[in-house]
Amino acid sequence: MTHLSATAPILLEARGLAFYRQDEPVFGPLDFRLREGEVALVEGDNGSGKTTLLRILAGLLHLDEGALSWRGQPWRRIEHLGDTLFLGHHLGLKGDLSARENLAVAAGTYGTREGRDVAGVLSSIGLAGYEDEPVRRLSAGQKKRAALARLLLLPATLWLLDEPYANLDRTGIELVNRLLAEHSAEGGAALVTSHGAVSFLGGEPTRVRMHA
Ligand SMILES: Nc1ncnc2c1ncn2[C@@H]1O[C@H](COP(=O)(O)OP(=O)(O)OP(=O)(O)O)[C@@H](O)[C@H]1O
Repeated sequence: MTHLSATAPILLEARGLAFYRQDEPVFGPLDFRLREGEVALVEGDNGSGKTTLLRILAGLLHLDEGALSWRGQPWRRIEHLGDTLFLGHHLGLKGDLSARENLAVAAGTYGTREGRDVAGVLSSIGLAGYEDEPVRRLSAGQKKRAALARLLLLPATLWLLDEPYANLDRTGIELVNRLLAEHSAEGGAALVTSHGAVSFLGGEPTRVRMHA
């Protein structure tokens, strides 16, 4: 990442992370560091545990083994609810609510970035004219954009993006890349999975490999 410095402060550090299902290892032990401004690609075969890792970091699954620290302090999920933003295969949108209403609920829970508001974010994400449509009536790509709008609106530092390019057209892909670049420039960080070609950094991304 162009804005990343090797001396940028470490945001998240994982040591010896491991996860099991019915006593069978899913992944681990896994070690990585993520610095302010760093965007990392999480790599691994189908079923290697990429989504599981992001869900653990989002606080949706319990970590079986290992330690996580946030800015050098032990990570306690409850203290970091607003620091991370997870965008998964399920977009976390209520279908009967509009994009505007969905975003307003999220903003009510987590607050907003300075200078950002729901209307402005929806416009810049390409949903002008669709703000008040129930989300279930939006196309797959429009739904994805409605979910991505949370990245613009909410103040989270660490983005956990599971297949953020899926269902997006070329301009949507460029949009994700722009969001990542802006987030990085502001000192934010991201862990990203992608089955497609990734071109988000214009250079070699940091890689977190599920298997050594
Ligand atoms: N809800 C679940 N219940 C039981 N096993 C699960 C569940 N979700 C995932 N798994 C298993 O956990 C393992 C890791 O799954 P995960 O979705 O994290 O992999 P992934 O690397 O993201 O895969 P993909 O590249 O296919 O998206 C797989 O073996 C999968 O079958």
